Amino acid sequence: MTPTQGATPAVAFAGAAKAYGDVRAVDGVDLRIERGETVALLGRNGAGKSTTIALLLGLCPPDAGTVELFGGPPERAVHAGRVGAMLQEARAVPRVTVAELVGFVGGRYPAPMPVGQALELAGIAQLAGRRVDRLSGGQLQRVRFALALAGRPDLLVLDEPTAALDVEARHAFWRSMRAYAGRGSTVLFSTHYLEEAEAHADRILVVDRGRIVADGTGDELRRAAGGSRVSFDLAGRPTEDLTLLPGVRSLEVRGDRALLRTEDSDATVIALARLGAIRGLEVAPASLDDAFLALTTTAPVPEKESVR
Ligand SMILES: Nc1ncnc2c1ncn2[C@@H]1O[C@H](COP(=O)(O)OP(=O)(O)OP(=O)(O)O)[C@@H](O)[C@H]1O
Repeated sequence: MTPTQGATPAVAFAGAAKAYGDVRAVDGVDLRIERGETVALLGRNGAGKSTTIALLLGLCPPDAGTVELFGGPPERAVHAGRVGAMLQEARAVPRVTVAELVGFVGGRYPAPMPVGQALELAGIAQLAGRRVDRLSGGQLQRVRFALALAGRPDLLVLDEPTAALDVEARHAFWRSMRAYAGRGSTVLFSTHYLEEAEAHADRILVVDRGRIVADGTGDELRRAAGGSRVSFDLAGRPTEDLTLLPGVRSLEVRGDRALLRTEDSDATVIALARLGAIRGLEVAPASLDDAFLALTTTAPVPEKESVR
């Protein structure tokens, strides 16, 4: 769906900030998401994605700056039933069935989706009569998706939606998400996975230490991070001088192969040719991983694993 530029944006942050003690979870974020856009928030554990989403949903007020949904306070949009959210923390309700729960939640919205349709879209039609408290983690995750869809929201917010899903369920999930986005809704999802962000969003916001450090398509991020990869066979050659070649930003040695990340592949290749170091030479654009690493801080975030 083509985003509607010019109209009041679906999401607008201006200098929004939120700290927990000394931790600046969201550190002065300016952000505008147009209606109809599908946007990924991509970052490592602890980068600030969930806090950004909490501000966006009005679950906590910003310490500074403003957050608006559809031109007003988030609470207004949420109360008007314009927002559906799938959050990481959500407990199963005892005894009710999947269809009952989805019907109940949908019934609180002004124009809900028929229950069968929400279940169909979330890929759980076969679970309609099952008790919610007896589902597996992956099934429950899909019930949460159905709940987020139930009110037919203008803005769908998904915090790490595929975290508990196996490969097949992930594919089915993304197909459903795209089908919903294709109807004109705005979708914001957070993820650790570069491939998911690139494959399923029109636009990727890279979050690092509470800030948005890059904003664009996968290709734009690669270009913003700059550069290419030049690799060749060392054939026993020493490597000390390679980082001094023009354009070279970093060197990695894998077995007998050198991998140079360079800002100017032409200059690097010419210099390598002068050194006679062109055996098995390959030049490739920087990967999205390279871009992510170049755009974000490399200091490990405590406790959890880093981005893939
Ligand atoms: N309620 C809280 N109290 C204290 N610190 C918090 C709280 N919530 C978040 N933080 C801290 O704020 C920072 C940002 O956390 P946030 O959960 O927003 O990151 P995230 O990108 O969503 O991470 P993850 O991918 O692990 O969910 C982290 O350093 C986190 O420890």
